Amino acid sequence: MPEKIAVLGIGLIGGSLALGLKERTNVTVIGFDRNEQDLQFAKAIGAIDEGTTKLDEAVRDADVVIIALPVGKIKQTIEELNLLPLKENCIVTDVGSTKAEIVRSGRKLSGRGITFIGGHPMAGSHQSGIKAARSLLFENAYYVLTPEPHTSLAAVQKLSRLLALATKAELVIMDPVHHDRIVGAISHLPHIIAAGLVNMVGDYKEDNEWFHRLAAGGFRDLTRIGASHPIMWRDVLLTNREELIKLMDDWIERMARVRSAIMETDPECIEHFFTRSRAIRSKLPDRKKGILERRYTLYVDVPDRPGIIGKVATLLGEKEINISNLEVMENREEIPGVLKLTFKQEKHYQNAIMALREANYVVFAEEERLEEVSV
Ligand SMILES: NC(=O)c1ccc[n+]([C@@H]2O[C@H](COP(=O)([O-])OP(=O)(O)OC[C@H]3O[C@@H](n4cnc5c(N)ncnc54)[C@H](O)[C@@H]3O)[C@@H](O)[C@H]2O)c1
Ligand SMILES: O=C(O)C(=O)C[C@]1(C(=O)O)C=C[C@@H](O)C=C1
Repeated sequence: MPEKIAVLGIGLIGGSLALGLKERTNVTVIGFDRNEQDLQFAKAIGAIDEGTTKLDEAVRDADVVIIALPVGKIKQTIEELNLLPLKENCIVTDVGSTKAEIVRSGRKLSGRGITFIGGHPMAGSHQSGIKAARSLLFENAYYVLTPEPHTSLAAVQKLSRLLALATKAELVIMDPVHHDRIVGAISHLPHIIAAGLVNMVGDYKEDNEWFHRLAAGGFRDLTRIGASHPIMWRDVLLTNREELIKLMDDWIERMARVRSAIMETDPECIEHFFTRSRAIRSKLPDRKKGILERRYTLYVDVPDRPGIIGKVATLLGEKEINISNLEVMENREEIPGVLKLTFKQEKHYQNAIMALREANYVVFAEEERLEEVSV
């Protein structure tokens, strides 16, 4: 087991890894960041043993170096590491959201006897910074490693073991180019679509603020990631250009087909579009506890009066119906309030619908769905 780990970039991902390392292994963690306050905060919460703003100090004698900086900084940091006296047999890895370009630049390190293994934990958030870090962020998520064919098996095993222990994630090995194609489709393109839609509606809202006021579950669910960090996503897009151009061409073509179906009033084509999507989406493999859980949601119209939340909660509590989450949807004058209730168990959800309808509440039930839950 390595003894000293340097984590470069103590933000959301670096901070979460550092917390996991400190919580579940016996290693010493040295944090490197340009932001001294974040380093102090990381030390105060026990994510790192020491923090420094000097790269050479951070990596001195480190057995493993984890680069958790924005993608645009990773290649530059590899160049800088190449000029520093790293410990013999040191393993350098990164957490960048794109892999092919980074793995190519990691070859420089491998040339001098250091092992570089690209990495990407497949969990995260639209939030950033150490304050959003959590030791269980990666629990049950996939953590991709992209070693090259010549990489020592012992080094891959050593790193996998360390990361599995620290993150409770499931380690998988993948070719970096494959990684970029797949992650381009399931992560990078969705971020472009979300941001594009937010910007479009943002423009419409300039003339009419109802475009924002009426935004309900559909818009909010689809665009949560539209609030992600601009620098991170700038770098991600610019380091996966080829795959993204192909994906966007395909996307534009598919949207053009939907447009034609609407234009030509083709109900069968439109229905097929949604039928297929529904079937595929409902078979998306279940993410395990801590990332995505099965949830049952219903919405209750409530008069906007004090104590109403307590009243609904008591009504359900008396019938031993467990609510997993209760949220007041945006509530404005002259619009009745809406409570969003979430249940983990179908039985409780069904009983809640009955109980609320019996008590004359207007209830809108939503189908069972997978919902992101915080861990
Ligand atoms: N956010 C996600 O959902 C997610 C998920 C998986 C992987 N990643 C990858 O993780 C990496 C980090 O992302 P994050 O979300 O943790 O970002 P973040 O902004 O939360 O953290 C980045 C940290 O790096 C520091 N930093 C930035 N430039 C620096 C520099 N020049 N010198 C020293 N420190 C510097 C910042 O101060 C910050 O603490 C990125 O490469 C990203 O692609 C992100
Ligand atoms: O949950 C989110 O907010 C994320 O954007 C996480 C997400 C993703 O797209 O799924 C984002 C970038 C990563 O590199 C890995 C995971």
